[in-house]
Amino acid sequence: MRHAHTVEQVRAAEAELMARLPEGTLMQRAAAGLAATCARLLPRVYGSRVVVLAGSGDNGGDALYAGARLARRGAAVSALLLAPERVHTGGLAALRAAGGRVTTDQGEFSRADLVLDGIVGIGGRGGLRPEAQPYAAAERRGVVVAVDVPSGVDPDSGAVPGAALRADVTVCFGTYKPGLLVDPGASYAGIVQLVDIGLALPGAGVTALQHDDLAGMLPVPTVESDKYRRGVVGVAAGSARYPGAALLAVAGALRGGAGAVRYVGTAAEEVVRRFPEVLVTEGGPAGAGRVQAWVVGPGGGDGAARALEEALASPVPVLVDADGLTELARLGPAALAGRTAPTLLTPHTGEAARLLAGATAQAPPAADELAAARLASARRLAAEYRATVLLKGSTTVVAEPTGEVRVNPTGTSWLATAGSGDVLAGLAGSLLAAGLGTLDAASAAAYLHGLGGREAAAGGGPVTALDVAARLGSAWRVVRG
Ligand SMILES: NC(=O)C1=CN([C@@H]2O[C@H](COP(=O)(O)OP(=O)(O)OC[C@H]3O[C@@H](n4cnc5c(N)ncnc54)[C@H](OP(=O)(O)O)[C@@H]3O)[C@@H](O)[C@H]2O)[C@@H](O)CC1
Ligand SMILES: Nc1ncnc2c1ncn2[C@@H]1O[C@H](COP(=O)(O)OP(=O)(O)O)[C@@H](O)[C@H]1O
Ligand SMILES: [K+]
Repeated sequence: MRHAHTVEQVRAAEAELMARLPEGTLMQRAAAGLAATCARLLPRVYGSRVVVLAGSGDNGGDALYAGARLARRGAAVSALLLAPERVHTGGLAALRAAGGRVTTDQGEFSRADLVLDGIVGIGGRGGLRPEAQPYAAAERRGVVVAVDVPSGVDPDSGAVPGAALRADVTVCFGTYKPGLLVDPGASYAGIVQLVDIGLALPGAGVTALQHDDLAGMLPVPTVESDKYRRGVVGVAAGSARYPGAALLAVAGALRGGAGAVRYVGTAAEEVVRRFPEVLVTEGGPAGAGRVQAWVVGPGGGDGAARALEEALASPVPVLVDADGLTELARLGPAALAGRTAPTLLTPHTGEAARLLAGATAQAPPAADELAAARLASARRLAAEYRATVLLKGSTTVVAEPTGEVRVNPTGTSWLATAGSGDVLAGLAGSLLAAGLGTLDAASAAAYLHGLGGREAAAGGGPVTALDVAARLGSAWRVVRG
């Protein structure tokens, strides 16, 4: 599990630790880790051209001290100072003492084998300032290593309010920052490496699962298992207009670990023809047999309102997607007030905007504003509806009403293909039926779906939603090692 902490949490832990250590210890720990990573990235340190972009704060100090360490190993290190009169004096003195120099030739940025971005770190606000902006657009031949955070990325939210410096590698200190895990910020961070500097941190509000976490979370049948004990997932999806959504949601549900899939709706005939292993009933959830979780809404069309009402009236977990969400937005959060079992909402940003409009008297933010502030949007929705919310898109995030968030580290933009959300809904619903809680089911489903998408798109080709579904079994095997 990767844990990410806010700037406020990092500052508090830093103050507590600094009070017990000689001055400068943390910066030296940070610089040592940073220089070690840079040395690994260079074919050889001796003779390499390294440029340090140094801003006015401690982020610049880290970069200058790391530059000094590389200079001592024979690199030709020069520093471009963004605010010469406020540069970190200790860092600059160390660089000079090691044989490094200050330059004003911005062309050195483009010619460097390695650039250290120490313009601004967790003290940064707003995008890059004018004096730093040319570097965001400049050509580069070497690798760019961001110090703690790519400059211009908001560390807490991942928002990129103006220009930002795109890194190949980010070396962060003490903990991950949410902005390194959430797009658009994550797309500027490249590969993220953590350097332990000894901070004692509180519980993280934002986490990201890794393979090992999934391996411990996914339901695996035992000798005592039978199909009912493994869980039955009910899928109320598809309509005369959108029969395909039923097939895609069922395709996902069949790969989610439940022992059986029960389909209800107008596409029963198509479903059973394609997937003979599925139990089918026409009608709605109320008339179907027992299930341990419902998926309601994909391609539901006019039937979505009734399916939603009947599913919400049941005492089992319910996942609401697509047309079910449109209907829920019309009803507002009151529709979930009487529920005794958890509810999981899986909107894309357009549906999230509709849900917010249904929850508050204020005008909702536009879908692109929601996407730019994904963490805050998902948390707000979860709080308004008192439900777990999986907000889809580039960096899918799962938020609980408590504010706890899981960020999904897998996925590919090739997943932006019609119907892939239906597969995700079926998969997550199946994990719910198998007994996972809403947070685990949603984040595990997003993880597997993202891996399946990547595998289907391997080599960089287009994928269909059914291709993604077909790769889910292999995604299970990958995470279970
Ligand atoms: N936490 C830890 O445990 C440890 C932290 N460490 C390191 O310290 C870093 C934090 O250092 P920090 O607090 O000095 O802030 P930092 O990021 O250098 O920026 C503040 C300066 O930038 C300026 N500025 C602001 N916005 C800007 C912008 N958009 N564009 C340009 N400039 C901008 C602002 O100036 P002003 O707004 O006054 O003009 C101010 O002078 C942290 O990221 C890590 O690298 C490690 O050494 C080890 C332990
Ligand atoms: N730019 C992107 N990068 C990564 N994943 C994306 C991107 N855009 C969409 N996705 C993923 O693709 C899927 C699309 O789901 P959705 O919008 O519900 O489509 P549909 O309704 O056609 O099934 C979601 O899993 C979403 O997270
Ligand atoms: K930086």
